[in-house]
Amino acid sequence: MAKAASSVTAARRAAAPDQLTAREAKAEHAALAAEIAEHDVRYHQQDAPVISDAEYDALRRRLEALEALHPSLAGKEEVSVSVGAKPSEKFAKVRHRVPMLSLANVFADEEVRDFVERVRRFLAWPADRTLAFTAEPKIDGLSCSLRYEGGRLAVAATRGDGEEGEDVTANVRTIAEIPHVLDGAPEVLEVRGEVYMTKADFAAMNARQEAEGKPAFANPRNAAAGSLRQIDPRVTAARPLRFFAYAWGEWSEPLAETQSGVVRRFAEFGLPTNPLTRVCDDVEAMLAHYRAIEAQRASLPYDIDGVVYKVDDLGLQRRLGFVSRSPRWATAHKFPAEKATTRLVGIDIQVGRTGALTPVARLEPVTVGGVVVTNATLHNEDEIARKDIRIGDTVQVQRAGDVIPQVLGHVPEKRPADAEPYQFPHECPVCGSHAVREIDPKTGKADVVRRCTGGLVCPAQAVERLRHFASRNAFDIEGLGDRQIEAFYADGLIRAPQDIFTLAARDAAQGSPLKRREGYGETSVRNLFAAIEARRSVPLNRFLFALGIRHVGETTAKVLARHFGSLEALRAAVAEAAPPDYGQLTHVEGIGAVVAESICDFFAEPHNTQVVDALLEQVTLEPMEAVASESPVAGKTVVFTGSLERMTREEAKAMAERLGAKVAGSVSRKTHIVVAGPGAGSKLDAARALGVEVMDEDAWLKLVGEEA
Ligand SMILES: NC(=O)c1ccc[n+]([C@@H]2O[C@H](COP(=O)([O-])OP(=O)(O)OC[C@H]3O[C@@H](n4cnc5c(N)ncnc54)[C@H](O)[C@@H]3O)[C@@H](O)[C@H]2O)c1
Ligand SMILES: [Zn+2]
Repeated sequence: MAKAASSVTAARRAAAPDQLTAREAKAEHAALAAEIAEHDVRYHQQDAPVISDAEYDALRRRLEALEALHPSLAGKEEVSVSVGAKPSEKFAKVRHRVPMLSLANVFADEEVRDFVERVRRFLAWPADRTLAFTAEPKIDGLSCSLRYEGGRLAVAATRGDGEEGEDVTANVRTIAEIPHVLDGAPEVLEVRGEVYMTKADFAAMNARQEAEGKPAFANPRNAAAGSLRQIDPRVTAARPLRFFAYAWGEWSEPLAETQSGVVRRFAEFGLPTNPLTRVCDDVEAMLAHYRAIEAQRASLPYDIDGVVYKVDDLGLQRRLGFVSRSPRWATAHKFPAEKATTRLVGIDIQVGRTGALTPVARLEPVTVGGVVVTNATLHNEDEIARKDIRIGDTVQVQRAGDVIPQVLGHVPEKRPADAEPYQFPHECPVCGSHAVREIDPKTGKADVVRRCTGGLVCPAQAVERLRHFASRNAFDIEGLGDRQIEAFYADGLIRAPQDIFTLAARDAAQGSPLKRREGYGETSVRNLFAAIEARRSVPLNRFLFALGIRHVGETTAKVLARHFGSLEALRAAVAEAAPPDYGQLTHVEGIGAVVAESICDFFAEPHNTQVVDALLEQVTLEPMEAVASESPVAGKTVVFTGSLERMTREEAKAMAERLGAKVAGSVSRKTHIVVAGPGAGSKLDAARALGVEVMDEDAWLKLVGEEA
């Protein structure tokens, strides 16, 4: 098992920024800047981030905190002032005449109040005067600038590093939602907004990618970015991209005097604009709208990662201006992250009441969507293998609504050198019994679930199994219901089925404490003991059913009891059974490879055979229960001879047995019926000589009521 790798990064960031010496701060600042630059390239250029946005934002905040404490560091590294990443060499470059900026971001309501306060202070805005802000969803796509000249789409560019972007004009022309002509637009108009993909289109596209054996995209944002940034516009054309207009660059004349007014003009031009945009008169209205949008987030057809607030008045926006990479008049109020990365410190195997082994990830605590997560599901054995998740890995965790957090995958770059592939246990961690995966004989595929075979002794399954054991169609012990079993199990009085039969003796040996138990009395205890005594003798079929062998229900238990007649005979058949045909076991009518395999698994587990043997010391097995008396052949001995045409010999035998008849190989005085087909020879003669009733196959089927 892989050892826990110490997290250098976490240790380094453990110290508060103000605890660092100037030298330490400088070193960390440089290291942070390099790390951020790397993530910028992965995210913006390669559309393949390796950490969550929340983690990225944390790195940025740390960098900003260091710069605030040590002003000499500000502007030292490119990342503190630049936006995004340099345009890729694959594309022609477009220089933005008005830079495309980023947005400052905040998470807490308090920070939103601070932002509004800062803006008001900057403008020396009177306390009693309304200052309007727009509030709108922050679309999780990539920003794009559309330059219209003379009302025609001339150039489209990505943001790039904010100064220079990539020329994606041909690609943008394939986006149906983007008009090629704007009627009545000024001579020059740069419309800016977000290119995105809906969740549904993303899912459908990923399904197609997978069907074609191509890599899937991690999320709609990456899919949109990857689709827009294609060398071949025909590829872009095949991708379902959309657009929301919310900002602008250069324009030859202003469209309006307010943010909201410009967006209205965009809509009039036929540009898609977001319907959730509101003008808010104070911070309470902004926060209320934030919450309203957050509440709709899951049901919106596209991904959003927050709400953007902007000063509505364009004259005030101009006065406020910019700080390095973002406008002073706007901020993004981000939703708590729903995905995060953390370290997988271990994998716990939980055993369910039916014996299913479920892997659970134990995580270094991480906040996901505002909730601290320490456990997440890993689904099953195959999923762990498919994602190659190893203990010690840094993993991506996702929490969606109320569902259990799940591990999405690992970060290859962060794998400790000594991490080894995870070996899913083949033994039950609770009881040590074998845990197996059933093979579906039709498909040859293993069941996704591995199950503990120690049903009778496995504490994880015990209560469920004991209930089954005592239930009506099994041992049928009156007075030993679900509640009693749970209580006796909890007190250690009944842990395994055989304990039921020693309960009275143990109670007596200890001076009969049971009748003084809460809810019990002399009479109920006496009745319980009597009910248990009455079951010291039990029909084989009930016994087999009570064992709770997987796939062995009441009917199968009867079939087995009838066919084998005794537990010894069944165990002998099991001892000789081997895949793929499981010998004699599958010769029994109604028993296929799946049932045969689980019977074999059951008896192969020593824990189970111990229980069976212990039980046999307590109870006596009776033959199969009497069959339905209405069967006309019940108790009769039948001989089949000649060739049968409507069924195989095996089938005929099983059918007769199922109806309570005994099938013999030769005719004697004890024979009641001889069923003779064509070619019947000496047996038919013998039957005639002895005066035994003889009938053909059709008559037999009619007699047993199987006639079609
Ligand atoms: N995971 C990573 O490795 C990684 C790396 C780099 C950046 N990022 C993420 O990318 C983002 C930072 O990049 P950023 O500088 O583009 O900042 P940003 O995405 O936080 O904010 C600016 C962007 O928001 C977009 N936007 C969407 N809706 C908008 C609206 N209604 N009004 C205005 N703008 C809107 C615009 O494209 C704009 O460029 C963060 O979310 C960060 O976590 C992640
Ligand atoms: Zn077990």
